[in-house]
Amino acid sequence: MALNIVLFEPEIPNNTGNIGRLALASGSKLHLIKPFGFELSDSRLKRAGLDYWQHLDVTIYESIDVFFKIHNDKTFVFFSSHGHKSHWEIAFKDNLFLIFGKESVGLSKSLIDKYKEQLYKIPLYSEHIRSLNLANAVSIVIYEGLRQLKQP
Ligand SMILES: C[S@@+](CC[C@H](N)C(=O)[O-])C[C@H]1O[C@@H](n2cnc3c(N)ncnc32)[C@H](O)[C@@H]1O
Repeated sequence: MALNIVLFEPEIPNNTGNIGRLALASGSKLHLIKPFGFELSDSRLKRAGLDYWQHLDVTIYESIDVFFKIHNDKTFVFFSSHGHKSHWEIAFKDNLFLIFGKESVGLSKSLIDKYKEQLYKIPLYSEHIRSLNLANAVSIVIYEGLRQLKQP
């Protein structure tokens, strides 16, 4: 049983490093879609991912188009603070692809428009907060998935 964490054009190396660590800890696969806002050799990515990076199941894609071409038969869910359904409504299943947007502007408008029926939000309870940190958002979703899939 594995879930797939997909980062669309990640910009901040510390976030991707932390999410890499989380992917390994949760038994998830990591998919990174270019362009990135950093080099994969960035020491900040390594530091945040600690020594675990080499154990990670990670795939890198040159573009979102390449990603969809390869995974055209998969089931996707998307995450945005603009979603209308809560992440608690997702029926997680093995090999589900969980797609998160970039730190500055999130998912592209074209993705949001095309996949609005599969767009979920993590509820926020303050009018002063517009969104969560990317790595925090991935953590919340992935452990809800593991809870539903009854991982020991
Ligand atoms: C820092 S946020 C992007 C902020 C951007 N201004 C926006 O409104 O989408 C980076 C990514 O984290 C995820 N995220 C952050 N907060 C979220 C929330 N409350 N619900 C769902 N996803 C969230 C989304 O995938 C988002 O694209």
